[in-house]
Amino acid sequence: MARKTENSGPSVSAQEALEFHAMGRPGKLEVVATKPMATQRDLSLAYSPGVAVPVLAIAEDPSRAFDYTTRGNMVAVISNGTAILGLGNLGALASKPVMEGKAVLFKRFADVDSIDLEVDTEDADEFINCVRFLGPSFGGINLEDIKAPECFIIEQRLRELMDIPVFHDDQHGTAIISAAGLINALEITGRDMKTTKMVCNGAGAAGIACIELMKAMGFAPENIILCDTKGVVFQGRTEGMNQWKSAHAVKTEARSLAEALDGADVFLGLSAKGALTTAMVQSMARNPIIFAMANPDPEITPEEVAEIRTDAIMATGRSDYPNQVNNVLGFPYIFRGALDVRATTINDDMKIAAARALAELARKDVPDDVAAAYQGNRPKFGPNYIIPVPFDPRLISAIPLAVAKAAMESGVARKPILDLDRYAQELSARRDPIASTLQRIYDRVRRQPKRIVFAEGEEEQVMRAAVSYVNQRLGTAILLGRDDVIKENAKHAGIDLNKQGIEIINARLSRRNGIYTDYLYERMQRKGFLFRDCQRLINNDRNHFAACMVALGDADGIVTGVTRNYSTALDDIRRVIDAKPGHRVIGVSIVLARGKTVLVADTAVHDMPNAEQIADIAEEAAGFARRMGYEPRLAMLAYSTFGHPQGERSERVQEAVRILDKRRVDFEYDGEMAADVALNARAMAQYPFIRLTGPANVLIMPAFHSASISTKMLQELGGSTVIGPLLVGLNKPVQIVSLNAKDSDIVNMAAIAAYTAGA
Ligand SMILES: NC(=O)C1=CN([C@@H]2O[C@H](COP(=O)(O)OP(=O)(O)OC[C@H]3O[C@@H](n4cnc5c(N)ncnc54)[C@H](OP(=O)(O)O)[C@@H]3O)[C@@H](O)[C@H]2O)C=CC1
Ligand SMILES: CC(=O)C(=O)O
Ligand SMILES: [Mg+2]
Repeated sequence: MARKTENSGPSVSAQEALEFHAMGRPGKLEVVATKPMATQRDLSLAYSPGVAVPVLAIAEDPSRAFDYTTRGNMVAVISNGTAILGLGNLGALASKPVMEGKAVLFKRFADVDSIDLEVDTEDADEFINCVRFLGPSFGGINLEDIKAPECFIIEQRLRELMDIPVFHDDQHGTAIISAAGLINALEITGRDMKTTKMVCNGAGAAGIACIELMKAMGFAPENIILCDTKGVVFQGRTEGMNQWKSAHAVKTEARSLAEALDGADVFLGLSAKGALTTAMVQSMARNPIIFAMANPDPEITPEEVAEIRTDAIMATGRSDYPNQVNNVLGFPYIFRGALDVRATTINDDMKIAAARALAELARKDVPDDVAAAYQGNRPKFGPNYIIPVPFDPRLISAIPLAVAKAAMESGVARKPILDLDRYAQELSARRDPIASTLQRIYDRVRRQPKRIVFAEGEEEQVMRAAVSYVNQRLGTAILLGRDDVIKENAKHAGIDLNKQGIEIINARLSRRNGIYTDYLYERMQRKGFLFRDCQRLINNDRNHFAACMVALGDADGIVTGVTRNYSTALDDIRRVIDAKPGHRVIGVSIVLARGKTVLVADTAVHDMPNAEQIADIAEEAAGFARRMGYEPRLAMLAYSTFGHPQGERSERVQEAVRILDKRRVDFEYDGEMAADVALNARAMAQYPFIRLTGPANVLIMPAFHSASISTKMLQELGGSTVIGPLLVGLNKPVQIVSLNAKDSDIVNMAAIAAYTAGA
């Protein structure tokens, strides 16, 4: 039975949530130019006089706006804040964090550009008048968190007035996802849609839209009973009615939710916390289907249901139980498909296609790379897995494809897609692989939590990282430092360290101090170290102490580097921990740039590697890429490409390629080549003999300086995110962050250390 498990999603504190939103640039969005704006010529093209040319072209043929502006990939998330999540009417401004959140989810999950617009009026006509004129700016309008019944009027009217998709997420997103879950729950319990008896509690935006879609899919109208705060919506009822409720009023003797549920097959909860009682659940039919979707607290908890019945299929709107029915599974992908065919609307056919595609996905066997996206074990279609999770990487190719096809077949696609196989491939390429990679890392660590030593435990950002590590249920965080200093610093910074899972260890007072000193002395006595030197290092140097903890099994991994430069920290660690037998220690940086992810090596250890060492670095980096879930395609980089121009530095790389040839390694590699040839398919096409099957995803640098300079420039100038360098090849998991790293960087590195600590 579905229970909240230790695999449940991360819980966050109020303080963390505020800090997350405040850190760096406040909020969650920024605008990035897609064209260079550097020279006079750029300005002349982007702005006056050049800009006049596309203006005239669009004036002559409006469809050219899709060629020359952002319109075709831009969705507005628009709210007036009258029904923010389950928090109620808190106004337009207060809704902004949610709307920014939806906008970034569009980008994250489906590469749809999106901006939030908060419209400060509760008057439906004013709202409509504001939005109706925004059509030229956007490819679609996602209405969000607008209360019923105004939301029905607003959406209906805007759909009539605008020639782009207008979609109220809380209505249709919710309906599509719950329909998908329901299709599967019916299948598992052997029910037929036409005869299934359903009760929907909640007759607002979500409830009404859900039952409308269910009826469009084949549920018999007379088998669906709608309830609200006044009980059953029956024919003839006058109290608390409106035309949308009346449309679903049925002839029935039942007057209360309890009466309606007697013998019912399905409960759809889109109402409020606690609306469903165990007595009502008890009265339902065999194998009842219970979707308690109120947020943040469901109508009944899975634990409460489990107390009284073992035959129920249970879903909630939350991420911390199995079967999460949440509209994030829908809106990014539905708009992706609609935009890609320039649909004029999102119609019922498209919604049903999305629901069916989602339902089908949950029935398919989960391949290895997908299994990693799931918390807990590989999910198998059944009562606890009726719907995919938001991080399922298959969603991006399955759902938009189904939506685009349905749009074409129902005649609302202005730009049909001719080659659907190719479209499916393009969709997969839109997914942000590193976000999935980090998610996979976090998910696995949550299943196998680890003890990580945070060596610089007195630093504020390290303490924050430790708290976050524990809060995210990644394991135990050990802060090294003086107890009183840590507590004082934490108090000063307002950090609560009184949590299960946070330990403070003072090296000098530790009972293991003598054992670690002996261990270090054993290793260093023939390298010019006296016993007292080792004693001093263990007492005073947290890297040495932390490394001994890990070397002797008292912790699983280390994260350090906030207060000391990289090479010093690495030297400290290397006195205690060796390379894995047969491996070479290298640094790999993960660079995320505009939807592409590339690994770069060696960004930390070898200053000027010889050919043999470059070949070793390539092997080490390829192995790491595989462990991270990528099939490696290595480019051995130089300033030259296949012999031109000639030079000593390039010869070393050519030699490294020959060494890899001799070693008969089992991954794709080629070189020497320049970075543009490695990354740009068109530049690569000039070398038809090249052995890479596509642009490289692992770049092997000829030397440390080029590796370091290029990754840092990418980070500072190119707007790329660079994670690392990650230390690869050590016998124990150690990660060194950069000086003054932020708490979020430290947590990522701690998670990576925990991940590489293995099963
Ligand atoms: N899981 C998901 O993805 C989503 C979940 N939801 C959840 O659905 C719920 C409703 O949202 P939404 O439709 O936008 O809100 P609305 O304000 O539009 O509608 C709320 C409806 O719920 C009814 N209601 C409230 N409390 C009770 C109760 N105790 N018993 C019976 N009926 C009740 C109201 O009745 P009356 O008409 O009599 O006032 C109204 O019909 C919220 O909890 C929300 O979190 C919403 C969208 C997505
Ligand atoms: C999920 C969502 O959109 C809501 O709760 O309003
Ligand atoms: Mg919403």
